[in-house]
Amino acid sequence: MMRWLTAGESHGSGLVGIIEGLPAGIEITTADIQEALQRRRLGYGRGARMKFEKDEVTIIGGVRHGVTLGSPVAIHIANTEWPKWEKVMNPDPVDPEEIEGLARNAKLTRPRPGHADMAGMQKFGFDEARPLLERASARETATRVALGRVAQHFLAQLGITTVSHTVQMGDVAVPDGYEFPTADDVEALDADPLRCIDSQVSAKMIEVVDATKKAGETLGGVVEVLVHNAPVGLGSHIHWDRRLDSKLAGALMGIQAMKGVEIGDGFATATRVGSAAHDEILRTPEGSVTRATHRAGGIEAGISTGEPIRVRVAMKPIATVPRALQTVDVATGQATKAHHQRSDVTAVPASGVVAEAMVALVLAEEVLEKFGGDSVAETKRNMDNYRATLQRIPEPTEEVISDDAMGDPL
Ligand SMILES: Cc1cc2nc3c(=O)[nH]c(=O)nc-3n(C[C@H](O)[C@H](O)[C@H](O)COP(=O)(O)O)c2cc1C
Ligand SMILES: C=C(O[C@@H]1CC(C(=O)O)=C[C@@H](OP(=O)(O)O)[C@H]1O)C(=O)O
Repeated sequence: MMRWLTAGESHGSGLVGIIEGLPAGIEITTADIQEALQRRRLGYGRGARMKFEKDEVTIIGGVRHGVTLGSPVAIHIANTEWPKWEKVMNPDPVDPEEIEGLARNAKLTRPRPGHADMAGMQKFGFDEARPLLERASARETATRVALGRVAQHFLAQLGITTVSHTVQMGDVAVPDGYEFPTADDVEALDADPLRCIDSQVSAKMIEVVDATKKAGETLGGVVEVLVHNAPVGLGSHIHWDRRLDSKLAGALMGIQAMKGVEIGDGFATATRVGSAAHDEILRTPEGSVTRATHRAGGIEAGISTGEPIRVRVAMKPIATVPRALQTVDVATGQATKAHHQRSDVTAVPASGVVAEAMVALVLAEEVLEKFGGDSVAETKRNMDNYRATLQRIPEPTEEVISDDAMGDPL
């Protein structure tokens, strides 16, 4: 069993992630994780904080000389903004006089629609939003990306790769029919401000982000994650909570601001007739199975089919809208505008990197569930052996089989 946890507040001293149950032998360094975090900070439309704050990574345990030991991997990411927040967010009691009058200590009593402020205050019994937004903040996704990078390296050592890209920003979308990006496209995608495979669409997306910012508005969009070379047989139909699609949907919906998940063609398949919705099965000359199309997103009955796994997740617009929304001041009861200091206009490109990490974490867990292994070499041996012994489709026979043979039993 593989499991992982994160802790830490947005303006706390730092974030911590622990992943347990990964095998020994995964190649990973501090620089690798730093690089993964850098990818998450990029993307057109992010706010001021991304420019001045740095992610300072320390691997606390589980790795020696660039290789995992099989023990829990613990990663600390320091918030370099901490000195500014040290008093306001101190875990220990502070002298109230020390923080009195500090703007960042002001009580946030004007909850933002769309963030954790209102429901959180009511649920946890706080009289202002600070204690809620600190943990609801997507700053926490830095930890997921750090842990996800370890999972990605594990998968990559098994030949399984993940890639993400932006397919929609507001109402600007990449037209259907594009070639699925692969690991070879990651560098080019990361170099694009929108993480979009189509430079013309990317330019249009930039225009829409600029116009949105000018209007004091915020924007959502859709990102897609692809997994290449995953073996057939991850996940299972036998129970709802073993289905790969269910696990991926849960993991993606677990990212802040995500409001919808599609597996493969998702909602579009609901508008099609059956013959235009499924992926017809073909025999390759080598006797393995392939598909005529990729509509199902590489998953049938909760089981990976061996085709590329493709999932999408839709992000709502950022809740901290500069042209602030209507709310009530919970201290005075008066109708007012929600609090706003700074925020991202959109974080869709960064969310692709987070979604990729979540998918990698789910896939790593599924690989270990199926193939086990205390070392990467053992997992690989088990997986290679399974792949080699997968049922072959025999050479087509000359025998004529009537269609009736496929019908219902009499
Ligand atoms: C990468 C990323 C960056 C985000 N940046 C902001 C932001 O700057 N301001 C904001 O109000 N919400 C931002 N959000 C969204 C909030 O974290 C999210 O709306 C909030 O946690 C409420 O959760 P919910 O949207 O899932 O209901 C961001 C989300 C992600 C994934
Ligand atoms: C700090 C990060 O994202 C933050 C996520 C976030 C939110 O409400 O989710 C709000 C913003 O923080 P602040 O309110 O301090 O400006 C973002 O900058 C990050 O991704 O590292």
